[in-house]
Amino acid sequence: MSADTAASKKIPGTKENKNQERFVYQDDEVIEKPFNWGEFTRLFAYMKPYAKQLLPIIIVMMILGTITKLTVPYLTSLAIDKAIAPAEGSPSLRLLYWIAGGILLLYIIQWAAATYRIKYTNIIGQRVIYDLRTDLFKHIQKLSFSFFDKRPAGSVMVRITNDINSLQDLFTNGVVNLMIDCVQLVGIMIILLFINWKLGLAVILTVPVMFLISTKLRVRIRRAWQDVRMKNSRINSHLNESIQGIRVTQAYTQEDENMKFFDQMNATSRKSWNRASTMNQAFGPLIEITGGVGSLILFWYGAFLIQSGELTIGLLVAFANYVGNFWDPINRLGQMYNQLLVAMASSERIFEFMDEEPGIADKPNAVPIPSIKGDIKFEHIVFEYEKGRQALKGIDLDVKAGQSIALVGHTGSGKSTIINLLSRFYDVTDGKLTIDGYDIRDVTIRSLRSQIGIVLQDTFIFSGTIRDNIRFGRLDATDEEVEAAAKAVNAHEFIVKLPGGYETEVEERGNVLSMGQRQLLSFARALLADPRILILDEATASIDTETELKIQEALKVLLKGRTSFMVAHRLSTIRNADNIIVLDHGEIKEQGNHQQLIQQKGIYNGLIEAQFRFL
Ligand SMILES: Nc1ncnc2c1ncn2[C@@H]1O[C@H](COP(=O)(O)OP(=O)(O)OP(=O)(O)O)[C@@H](O)[C@H]1O
Repeated sequence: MSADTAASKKIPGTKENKNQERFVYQDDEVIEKPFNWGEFTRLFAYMKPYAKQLLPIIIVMMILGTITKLTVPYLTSLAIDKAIAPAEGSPSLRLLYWIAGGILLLYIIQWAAATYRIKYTNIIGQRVIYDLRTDLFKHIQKLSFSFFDKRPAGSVMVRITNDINSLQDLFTNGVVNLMIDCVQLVGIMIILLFINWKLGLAVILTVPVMFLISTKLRVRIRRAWQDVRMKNSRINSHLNESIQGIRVTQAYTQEDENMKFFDQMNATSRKSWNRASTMNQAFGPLIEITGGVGSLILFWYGAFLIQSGELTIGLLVAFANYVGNFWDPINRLGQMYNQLLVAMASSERIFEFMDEEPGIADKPNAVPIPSIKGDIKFEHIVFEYEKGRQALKGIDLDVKAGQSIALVGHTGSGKSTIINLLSRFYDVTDGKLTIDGYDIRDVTIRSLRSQIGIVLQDTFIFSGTIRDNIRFGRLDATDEEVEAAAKAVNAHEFIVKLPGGYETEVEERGNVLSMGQRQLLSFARALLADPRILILDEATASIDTETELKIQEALKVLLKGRTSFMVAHRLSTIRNADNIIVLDHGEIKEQGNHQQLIQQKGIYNGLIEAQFRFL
């Protein structure tokens, strides 16, 4: 059977289907939700700190702008009825000049008011966006590992970038335009009724029809935009994953498969956008048609009123002008409503993250742990990442200050889990973990983590200089201290050979550095922090003997005088450990030093023999 037929029939287990499964993303949001007033007020509360200071100026400018705008048609009617074609007497050019001058002045005032209004609304808008972005980022930084376990990095990024940006327009233009439009609408209605209440009423009666149309459409439009956002979020997640995994994709020549999947997502996003946009487009013309009907009523009934002597031509022109200014705000209010719906969809997603409680947080009565000595006790610790699946099944371990512990065992046996619990990236499901007698759940996270140094398998290098990356261990370290740390772990030698030495710029994830170099750099970072407890998830990468030796020497320096936990893969590292813990399916099966365990001829001996077999 050809691949095509297999794919089209969707036979489980085919290459095509396997790939599809690889890219299944969780739906990132709930589409159907009622308009949430609570969230709406919460969003607008962000304006509060600036509203008191800036809103009065904006409102004054807005009222000034509206008054001047609404006075122009009235002056025009005066020009027609009093200066150009007066009912009694002869036309007055002088009066016409005065009126024209007045209109010019009004336009200048209107322009000045608009300039200041826009300036101040921009200030409010930008500050609100700044605060929202800061709050969200601050909160996301606090969230625990379990939160990130469940979400693709792309979808987290989308909320900080796209969702916040989509609120930008609402705060910079939307809110104030909404106020202006409302004021203008009410103002025009009053003027229309004042000029001629019968004609005014006839025109105003079309307004409910317009709102009816907009309410009918609004639910569908809202859903359509939410759908667009969801599809975009999926694309971003996939994009993020694809870029991060580009090397693997290319190595396995999966570009075409990946492209096919991306294409599908892209097409769905395009369709979804088209649907939403078509609905949006339909909104404007519908309003215009209703507006047209309104104008018909105006001229038909207006002409009738002129004939019966109840209205002058000038006032009908003014009326037509006002009515022209009437549909605009209604139309904009419709658009504004859409903008609001999009913004609400974004704010729903933003607040969903902000309301996410950090799984790991300080207890209300948490105390800072005093300077750590390094005695660590695991008391019958059970841990589940997911309910019902025990990754650790009752670990008891007593570690004395200064001891070095090597964790060994098959893949998935629970080694990384132990070190994750020690740094309190997760809380134990059952049992107790104490450091110097303190249950780590009772102390502040900051005081705990600041005394624990962690070198993870994925030695993350941030974009910046080599010096910055080492200094990440302790931000107030001097240049000399940074270099001393690098020298102590044998990193200095390769750093000075780099084109810019310590000032060499490394990119995100440190792709310009080799695995061994990255590891030495992270050792220097950990040494600079001078932690009492050191956790090391050793990289399994095979490196040359020279680097291996360098790493061993670096480790000796690093471990000296500290309690250390190492997920160890290299025999040399394991052999020197004070206590080797052999894990199997989340349980400690053997422990002791290298000699003792070899003599036991158990799992450890098997692991070591297996390693030798490969040499
Ligand atoms: N974030 C996670 N969510 C759910 N389950 C997890 C998570 N991390 C690990 N596990 C599961 O917990 C068990 C122990 O994993 P752990 O990472 O501690 O193993 P390990 O001994 O460090 O393996 P390796 O040597 O491959 O790194 C495994 O069954 C694994 O599938």
